[in-house]
Amino acid sequence: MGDTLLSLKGLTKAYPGVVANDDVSFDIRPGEIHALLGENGAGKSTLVKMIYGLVKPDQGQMTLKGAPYTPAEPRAARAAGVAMVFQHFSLFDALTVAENVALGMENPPKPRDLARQIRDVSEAYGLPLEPGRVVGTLSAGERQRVEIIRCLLQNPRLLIMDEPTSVLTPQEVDILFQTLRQLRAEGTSILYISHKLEEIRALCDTATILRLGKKVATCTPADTTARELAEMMVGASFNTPEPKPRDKGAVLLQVEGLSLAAPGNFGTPLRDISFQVHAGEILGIGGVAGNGQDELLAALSGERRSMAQSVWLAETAVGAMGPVKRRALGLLCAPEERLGHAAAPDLSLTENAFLTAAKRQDLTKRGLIRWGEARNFADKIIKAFDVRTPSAATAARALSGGNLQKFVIGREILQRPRVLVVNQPTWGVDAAAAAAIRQALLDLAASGAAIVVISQDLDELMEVSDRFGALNEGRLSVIHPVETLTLDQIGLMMGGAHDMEVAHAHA
Ligand SMILES: Nc1ncnc2c1ncn2[C@@H]1O[C@H](COP(=O)(O)OP(=O)(O)OP(=O)(O)O)[C@@H](O)[C@H]1O
Repeated sequence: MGDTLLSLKGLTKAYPGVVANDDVSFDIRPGEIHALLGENGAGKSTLVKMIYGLVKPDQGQMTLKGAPYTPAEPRAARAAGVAMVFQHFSLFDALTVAENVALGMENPPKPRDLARQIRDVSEAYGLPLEPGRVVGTLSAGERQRVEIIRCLLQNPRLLIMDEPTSVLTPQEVDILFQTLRQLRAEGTSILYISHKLEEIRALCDTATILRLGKKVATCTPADTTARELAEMMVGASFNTPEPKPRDKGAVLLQVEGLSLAAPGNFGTPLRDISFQVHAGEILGIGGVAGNGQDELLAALSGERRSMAQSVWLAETAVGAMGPVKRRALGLLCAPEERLGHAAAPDLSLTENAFLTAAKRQDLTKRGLIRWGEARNFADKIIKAFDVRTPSAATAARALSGGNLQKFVIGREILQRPRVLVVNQPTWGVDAAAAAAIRQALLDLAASGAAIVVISQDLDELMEVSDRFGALNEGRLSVIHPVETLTLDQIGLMMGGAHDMEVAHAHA
């Protein structure tokens, strides 16, 4: 027992139409970083939700330090020493760091004591964070630190992290990894969900791989290649994307001196942004999250309007048009936030297909919805993009994150856009599916569309883009052809945002 912290035996959990976890057993040792790997929908989130008391297993047992462990709710899990940092942060923008931390605690200490504790933990673990800062002004990496510090204040024995690096810059990833290694050295165990295989190879001591709800292997990631890991996950080999020869055509998207005030208190203003994208071309836009990415997408989609002459679709000034008109003309967008923004959680996939495709796919007749056609279109997306779901009647919220992402991107690509703008197109998507989405973007460009890919994944941008620019505090850098750029130059283009140097100095 001495070398096992948490033992899982025969855990099983079924949902209508799918067994999310099927007889899963493995052990987590004290002071190990244990990766949980699997393609989208393999059952990773379901498994950690059982460990954190959010979901009750249908069958199976858990023991923590040899004693039966049956958390009925997250509070019970936390009391037993299990903490979790979620992929989507649950923080209040208008409150300070310390106030947010206090809200998540069972018995928060006095404000002055709490501020001191936050400072102590942040110094001890190299996670720079000022307790009095308002959360709305923080970068994604800093928000994540709030969640981590909230967990660490409870001295957890097991810390669960769900895709922690997907919102971080390379520098922030380094800081996080130093913290996690320090926790490991102190004997804390970490259960680490990620799709980034090289990161897992660098950080994790052990990896458990799930496929279709079953455990297929436990291995040592440093002794396994990323390709081998990926192939264990999918149970087959897969292709890396290949660009087809493309001809650069006429300018299809032109943005001219686009400036917009910040939406609300915490957004970023867009400052005098200008660029062009030709038919057959992919423009990659990088940058640290929170530097105007969401605002740029909203200004291009028509969710926020600007001066008519600020945005051009071919020969038409569309800046003052709303989303419906822009869509009708062939300018389509897929935002980053898939649940709630890109898709309505409680609506079925058929209804979600209808929401953005009604016009271009001709899904209405005399004011009535052509349900048969909408369903056919949803089925087509599910098939073409390998969306794992029982049927098109399933509600969007019941899909795993990666599968919903595939649906959202597929829905726009299959509408044959003239211009497509996507934000974080492979966020939370497994390696094989990410390769398929990137290939679909390359194919769409080869067919003559102009594409803007906004992403924080630099490898992704280098793989698909012809030219690259970076957003920094709402300004777009000079745009360069990708083949002329070095990583250092890219770092400089992204530069200066959100106190990264400060974070570095403290780490
Ligand atoms: N609340 C739910 N209702 C119905 N089905 C669900 C629910 N939650 C998960 N599922 C299904 O269970 C399966 C496993 O999902 P889970 O979210 O655990 O996968 P995952 O490995 O975390 O995927 P991803 O990498 O995409 O986040 C999927 O088929 C999913 O559709």
